Amino acid sequence: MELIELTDIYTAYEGGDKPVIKGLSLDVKKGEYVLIGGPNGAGKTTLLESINGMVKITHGGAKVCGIDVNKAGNEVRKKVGYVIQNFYFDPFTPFTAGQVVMMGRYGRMGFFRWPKKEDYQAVEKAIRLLGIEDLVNKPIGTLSGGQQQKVMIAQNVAKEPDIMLLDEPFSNLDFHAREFITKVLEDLSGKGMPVIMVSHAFDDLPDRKIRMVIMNEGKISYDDTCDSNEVEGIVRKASRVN
Ligand SMILES: Nc1ncnc2c1ncn2[C@@H]1O[C@H](COP(=O)(O)OP(=O)(O)OP(=O)(O)O)[C@@H](O)[C@H]1O
Repeated sequence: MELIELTDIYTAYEGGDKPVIKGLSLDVKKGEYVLIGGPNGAGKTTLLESINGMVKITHGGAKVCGIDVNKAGNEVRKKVGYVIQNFYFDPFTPFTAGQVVMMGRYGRMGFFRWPKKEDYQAVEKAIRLLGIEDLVNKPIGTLSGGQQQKVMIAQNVAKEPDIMLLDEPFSNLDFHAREFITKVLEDLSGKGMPVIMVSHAFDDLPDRKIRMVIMNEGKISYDDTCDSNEVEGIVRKASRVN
């Protein structure tokens, strides 16, 4: 079953005069591991935000988990995990890391409700999976960039989404953390959750066939499955900058 169906979409940011995504089609099925590459400014983040209903699709059709993204973006966002690229927590942010992970459950439980047993269980499981047990009681803003990154991934794992989107998830992580998170993502996609990751790093890929999508100027210029050790060569060849 296709969990993502984008058909000839164009998207534009509020106030932007030109479309950023220009005639892009992409179908993603259960369990796929998709790596999105391409030069700076090609529209990779915008593609993730189009899938998530965060930018307006001005033309074409977009269904995610069977839901029309333009009509019910909120419903789509409840089903999609999204680890964003640039986040910053002020040292005085009044939440612990554990509370930030629990925020992943808000879409299910509603903002002003108390967490139920299943919410605590999902949070505990995500914390264990990411190995951040010793961080949960610390204020989020006092953690290192890499530790915060793990907390944000845990938040999205706790959400128990149908699809996981990640934008440069390795940017703050050391070698061991990258290897570890790669295994976590591989495991999630092995259980059926499509993982769609924007990355400029090619040394931390699962040891399996992955789907490589390359974007150039708002379009897909390459889309095929390959072995992880072929990725770098493909990106070099296909990421031409006009
Ligand atoms: N919030 C925004 N409002 C207006 N234009 C935006 C916004 N975000 C991105 N853009 C524009 O959309 C284009 C694509 O940006 P995007 O961030 O999707 O590229 P990218 O491929 O993810 O780049 P990078 O590899 O540098 O992260 C750029 O020209 C950028 O200026």
